[in-house]
Amino acid sequence: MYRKHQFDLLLDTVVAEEAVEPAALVSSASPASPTSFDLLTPLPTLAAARERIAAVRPGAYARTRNSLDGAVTGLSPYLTHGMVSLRDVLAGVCQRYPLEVQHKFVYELGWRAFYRYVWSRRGARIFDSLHAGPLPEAAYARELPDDIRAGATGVPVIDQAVRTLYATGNLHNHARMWLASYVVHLRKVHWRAGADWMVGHLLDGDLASNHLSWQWVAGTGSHKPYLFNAENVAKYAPPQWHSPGTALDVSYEALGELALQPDPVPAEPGGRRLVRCQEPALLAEPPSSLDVCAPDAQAVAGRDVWLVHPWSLGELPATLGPETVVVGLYLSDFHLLWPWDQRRWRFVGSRMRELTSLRWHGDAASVGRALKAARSVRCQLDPHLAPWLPLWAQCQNPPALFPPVDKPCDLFTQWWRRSTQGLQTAAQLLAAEGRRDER
Ligand SMILES: Cc1cc2nc3c(=O)[nH]c(=O)nc-3n(C[C@H](O)[C@H](O)[C@H](O)COP(=O)(O)OP(=O)(O)OC[C@H]3O[C@@H](n4cnc5c(N)ncnc54)[C@H](O)[C@@H]3O)c2cc1C
Repeated sequence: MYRKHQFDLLLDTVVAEEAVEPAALVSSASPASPTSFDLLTPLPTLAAARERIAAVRPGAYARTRNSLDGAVTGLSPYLTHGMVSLRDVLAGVCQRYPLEVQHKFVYELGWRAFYRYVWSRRGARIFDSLHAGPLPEAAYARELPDDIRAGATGVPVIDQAVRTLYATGNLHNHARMWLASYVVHLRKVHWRAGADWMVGHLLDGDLASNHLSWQWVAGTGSHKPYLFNAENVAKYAPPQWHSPGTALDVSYEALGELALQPDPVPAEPGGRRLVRCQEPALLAEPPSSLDVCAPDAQAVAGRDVWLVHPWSLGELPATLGPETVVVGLYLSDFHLLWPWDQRRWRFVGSRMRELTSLRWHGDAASVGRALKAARSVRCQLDPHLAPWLPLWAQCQNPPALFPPVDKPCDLFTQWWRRSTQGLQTAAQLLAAEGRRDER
């Protein structure tokens, strides 16, 4: 059951029917200590990431992770930006807890690796439905309705989720599932419209985990659509989220029928009276405070270069020579397609500054021209920049946790069986030979 915790401070403020800037909500809700495990304002430092690893309690995680106040780790922004790897996380946890490989915590880490596996196999096809869902594609609208965007549907669980997303850049997994399910199955909006909207607002926005999770909820990447009702919300969320008397206050049988009928549920009459919240702007360019310049051949001419990008913000390799120039890169070709909100630019920018002496923002052509002047260029690979990085740099794969699975697995359960075959403990997984990159 739900226990009162820091989210309540935020949510008590959110339900007040006043136009409030989301950012103000965060600061008023955040505890003073910068080292507390505040899911609302993760600090962009390796120390903060390590503190979170040290705070993981796998037993409590397994028991409570579905609850909005459950013992989840808050590690996803650090994992997404390569500040720590799945291997670092599990190794850190295993120092204190000898886990079975089938432990819920290891299993959940597996979901991230699985989605990366699907991305590596399917490439850009993950942005289209992997297979048919409950209704033909044409039954779903391509635009997210205005009342959902404004957190003013009149369905408390949805409005709280949207407002929390805007105010914090974070959303508990269960809340992401509720929001996605409502958008797709009740309002009949195509999963792709929802996924594209949500990913820009998340601090941990990851194209594989996000878009494939939306497909999982939609039923285009899983056996069946994910549905939930008001009773489920009452079990796992604080009172402000409870949604009695709304379209969700029905049986699972009725929800199953709703998912199969093409008409969207009508907007809640109460929604029209709600004050709409402001969606944070998404920016395709780094804010000027991040101190970037255009790619510059002179700065790297004849030098060895290590490129740092937003998905490789971990420690620099110990093997870099003292003469190596460390260049930060924001690639406009990517960000024009996938803009971020201010909070994410600040999070990434702060760590990028710590690692680099020089930061470029430019398009692929200008980056390529400038890097031609370098003696050598190396970097860590990440699928978000996979179309570009190998054109300029010798790319290294980040450390993987799960062993490679070469056979096609459409379902997580198949992939999980194959990647943990013959293993009993998480320590054996960490020691497994023949690893390859799972990203
Ligand atoms: C609609 C939707 C969109 C999502 N978008 C993203 C996204 O953009 N980026 C992202 O990292 N995750 C995404 N997820 C997965 C999941 O919600 C987040 O990874 C999780 O909420 C992050 O919080 P945490 O670090 O406290 O997770 P914990 O529960 O503490 O889990 C630890 C780590 O395991 C991994 N993990 C756990 N559950 C999942 C899961 N269901 N799928 C994938 N990995 C998982 C994550 O790397 C997470 O950081 C999405 C899920 C849904 C339903």
